[in-house]
Amino acid sequence: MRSSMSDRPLVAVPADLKTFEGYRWHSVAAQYLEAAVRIAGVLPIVVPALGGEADYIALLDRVDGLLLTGSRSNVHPALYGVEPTTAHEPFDEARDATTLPLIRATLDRGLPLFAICRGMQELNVALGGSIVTEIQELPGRMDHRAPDSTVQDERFAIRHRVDIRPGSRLASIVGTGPVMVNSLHRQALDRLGTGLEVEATADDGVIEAVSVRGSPFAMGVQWHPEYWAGSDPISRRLFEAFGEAVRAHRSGAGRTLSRAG
Ligand SMILES: N[C@@H](CCC(=O)NCCCC(=O)O)C(=O)O
Repeated sequence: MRSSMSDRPLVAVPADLKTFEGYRWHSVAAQYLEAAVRIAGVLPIVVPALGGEADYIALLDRVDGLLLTGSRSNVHPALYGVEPTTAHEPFDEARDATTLPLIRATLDRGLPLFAICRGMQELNVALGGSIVTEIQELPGRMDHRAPDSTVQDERFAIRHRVDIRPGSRLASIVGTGPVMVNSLHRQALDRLGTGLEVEATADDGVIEAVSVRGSPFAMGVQWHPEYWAGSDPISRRLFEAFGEAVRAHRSGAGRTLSRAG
C-alpha cells in the first residue's frame, strides 16, 4: 500500500534562482520533484536559493535527505580557485551559496544525498574538488552536451555508455554491467573532492558517478535519471534506492553512520 503523503519522509530540494517574465523565481524543474514523489516515495520540499541570506542548515533537523538537481547554470569557478571566464557561464551564485553549505552539513549529519548533474559538480566542489569546462573542446573527449533539439524527449534521450566500477555503491544498486545514460552537460569533475570515490566513467574517461566514502547513501551522477525514472529500469532503481535510504534514515536505521563515523 502506498504511504500517505503525511507518512512520507521530507527531502530538501534546493532551487535555482532564475529570471523570466520580469520576475526572479526560486525554481525547480518538475521532473526532479515528480521522480521524488512517484518513484522515491518521498515528499520534496523546495528550498529557496537564499542561502547567502538565511541559514538553512537548521532545516536538516527536519528532513531526511537532500536532492540536488541539474541546471544549465554552472558552479562559480571562484569556488574552486579558478578565474571566471565566459566559458564558465552562466552562473547562479545564489544557488551555490545555498547548496554548498547544505551539502557539507548533510554529509556531516549522515543524511542521504542524491546529486544529479550540476548537483554532482556541487558535491565535488563542496568537498574541495574542481570542475573543467567545455569538455567537448578537449582532446579525446566526447560531446556530452544535449542534442540540438527543442524536444525534451530528444534532449534527454538515453544515448551513451557508462562503465560502473565493480564493488562500487552504484554497482550494488544497478549492477556492474555497463549502462546507457542520457547526457546534457559541458562541464565535468576534474580534481576529485576529499572522500569522493569514482563509481562510473564514460568511454572517454569523464567521471559519470561518484559516492562519498563512509556515508550511508551519498551519491552523484552526471546524467539525468529523473527524466526517465518512470520507465527506464536504471533510472527507476536509483530513485528507489534513494527513497529506501531516506526512509531508513527516518526510521533511525540510517542514523548509525555518518561521514565522520
Ligand atoms: N551546467 C552544468 C551541469 C549540467 C546540468 O545540470 N544540466 C541540466 C540541464 C540540462 C538542460 O536542460 O540543458 C554542465 O553543463 O556541466
